[in-house]
Amino acid sequence: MIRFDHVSKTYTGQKRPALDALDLEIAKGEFVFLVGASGSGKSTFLRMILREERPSTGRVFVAGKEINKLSNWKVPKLRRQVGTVFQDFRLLPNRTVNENVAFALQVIGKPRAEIDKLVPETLELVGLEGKGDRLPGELSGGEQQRVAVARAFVNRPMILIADEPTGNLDPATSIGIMKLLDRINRTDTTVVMATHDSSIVDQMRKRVIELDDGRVVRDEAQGIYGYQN
Ligand SMILES: Nc1ncnc2c1ncn2[C@@H]1O[C@H](COP(=O)(O)OP(=O)(O)OP(=O)(O)O)[C@@H](O)[C@H]1O
Repeated sequence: MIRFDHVSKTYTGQKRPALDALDLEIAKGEFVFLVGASGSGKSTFLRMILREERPSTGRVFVAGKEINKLSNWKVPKLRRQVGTVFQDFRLLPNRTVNENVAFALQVIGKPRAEIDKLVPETLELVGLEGKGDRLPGELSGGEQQRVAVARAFVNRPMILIADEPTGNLDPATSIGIMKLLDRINRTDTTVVMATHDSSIVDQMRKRVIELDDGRVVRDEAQGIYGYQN
């Protein structure tokens, strides 16, 4: 589903590469934790899957396509297939929960009838039934993150990328979000999550890829966090 073929990335003005000859393959339906020190390249890796960054050298494949060869007009279609969740939720503060989730479908031109069916269905999946009319500010942090997950998943993407999704949440709330991501993963959605949350990684026992200075230094099935902050 995702393949990095000797990918290096050096940002303009930087001496050291953010990714250094990275070779990595993630199969359809896998759940992968990306761990490593701050600055080890995790976010750069995730941004490359969305073609928000391009490799300096090497090739990135997503769903069988070499995405750096995609013409610009095809990039939105790629991004529709990759849902994203971030530490800071990134909801529209003046829109209700329903509107935040519906918006993801409106921008891709889904018909109203389909939106009216998918939004409540997805809110129920994330445990927010009955809260569709609230504004994000009227929800707890954990609930806001559930809205963000609903928005990322409402379109049933092939891949879900999560960059520190539990970074702003307490441990109990974090576990709820992880159960949700696990449930989404079981629908055969590939999940790639960058995190510093050692207890979550240790509890879930999924594949763990550790980056250090843009290189893979560990790749374990059912791994643990291992990296010492
Ligand atoms: N837009 C940018 N311009 C220049 N350098 C950048 C840019 N983005 C990241 N970098 C550099 O690339 C390296 C990798 O950064 P990246 O954000 O991918 O790391 P990370 O593992 O996600 O870190 P964190 O855990 O703090 O989020 C760092 O040295 C960083 O300073």
